[in-house]
Amino acid sequence: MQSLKPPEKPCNGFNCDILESISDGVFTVDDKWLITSFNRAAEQITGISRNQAMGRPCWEVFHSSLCESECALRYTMESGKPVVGKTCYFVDSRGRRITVSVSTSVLSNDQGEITGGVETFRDLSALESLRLQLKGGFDMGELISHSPAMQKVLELTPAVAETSSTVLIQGETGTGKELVARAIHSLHRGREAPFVAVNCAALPDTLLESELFGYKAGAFTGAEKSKPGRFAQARGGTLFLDEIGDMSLNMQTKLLRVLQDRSFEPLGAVQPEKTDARIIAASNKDLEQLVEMKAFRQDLFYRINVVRIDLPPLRERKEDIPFLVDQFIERFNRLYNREITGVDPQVLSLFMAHDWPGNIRELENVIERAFVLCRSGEIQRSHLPRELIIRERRENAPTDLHTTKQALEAANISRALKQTQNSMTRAARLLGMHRSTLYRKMKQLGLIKM
Ligand SMILES: Nc1ncnc2c1ncn2[C@@H]1O[C@H](COP(=O)(O)OP(=O)(O)OP(=O)(O)O)[C@@H](O)[C@H]1O
Repeated sequence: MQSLKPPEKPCNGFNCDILESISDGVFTVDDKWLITSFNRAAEQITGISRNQAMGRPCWEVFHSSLCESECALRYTMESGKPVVGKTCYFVDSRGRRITVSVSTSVLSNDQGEITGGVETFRDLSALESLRLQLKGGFDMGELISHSPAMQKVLELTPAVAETSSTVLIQGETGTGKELVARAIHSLHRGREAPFVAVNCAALPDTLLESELFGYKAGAFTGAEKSKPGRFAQARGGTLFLDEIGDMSLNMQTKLLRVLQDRSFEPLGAVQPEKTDARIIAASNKDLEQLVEMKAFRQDLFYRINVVRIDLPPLRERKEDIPFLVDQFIERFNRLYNREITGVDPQVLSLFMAHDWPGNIRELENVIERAFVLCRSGEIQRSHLPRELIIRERRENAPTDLHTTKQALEAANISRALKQTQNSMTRAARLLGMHRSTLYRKMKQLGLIKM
């Protein structure tokens, strides 16, 4: 069987230690565009492991804005001229858009023949986020919302990020708890340190304990080498404890001790180890109710409920649906290299009538599935899962006409603003209304804060 262990070095034949130590992403391709080396920074920036990247054509790995039209590396390999500091973006392993500055040059053999190319890329996201903060806004990554309830969350997040307080995020499944946790981490001064997520519901007690605290060699049969736990991995950064409401009372007691002492003991260790990781806990169950039912320790609840963020379910912020739909279509267009233009108005009204028990994740999945069936133009009803249409017929929600009309208006306005790079005057002209009418409508629809 083939070993899945990543290669120790990113390359052969030139100084790999240098390549590994620089903070810019670097990869090389051969004359057939196949990736022949991929350094550690490239792995970190793209979220793609060296193993996944090596031997694959670079455009498959990067999904870059330049790949199709004006690939910098192609230009360099064809002309022999380097490119320096060209800004573009690519899509990382989670489908997020990462802005980078790209430089390229050729690789040649002793005879001066071009044998491939090298591309270095610098992650500009932190810079972009700083620029946004200077402009008085804040970079919340993929997090978007126009509903008043979510606006409060979005406004609170940068303030929370400045502190190191423990945070509790509550909300139904798929409402974006992990996304908010990542946003807090990315705005925190410790953002260079890791964000480590653990799903407390996924593991039985003994495994969860060794996962969180790690173990020393010889701690139990089969523990040949020591393994650091998630607390150790998250040092200086953030430990995201997802589904904390599902943790057993026994594990809750152990976690409480760590939060009180800021130290933990790996299995088989003689000395406790210190931790300075910020804890963000999330739960889709109401922890206060669990406390009342004696299924969650009250003292632990007080420890983690220092700052509390409640994420509303999607059915309570349906005004966000058109924007989320636009965002997902944009993302999947980039990811799958397609040009889907939007959703049919009937589809949007169906979305507005649906209750979305799986929240934003469910909406995202529905759009991604539609991409399989819809090759171009707008997503139609026939591209939606049967269950959604059947449920709509069953519920036949007649009450939602008003909400649907509002959503359609909001979607049109958002599209016009996008087309005009947020110029209210030009968007109003495009929509055939006066600028002041557009402004009033945007206020009514909650697109502008009162
Ligand atoms: N406001 C938002 N804007 C855009 N995408 C979002 C938003 N909120 C959530 N998503 C997307 O929805 C999906 C689910 O989000 P996330 O995993 O953060 O939810 P969760 O509440 O942590 O879910 P679970 O409780 O099941 O772990 C993700 O793919 C995320 O990118």
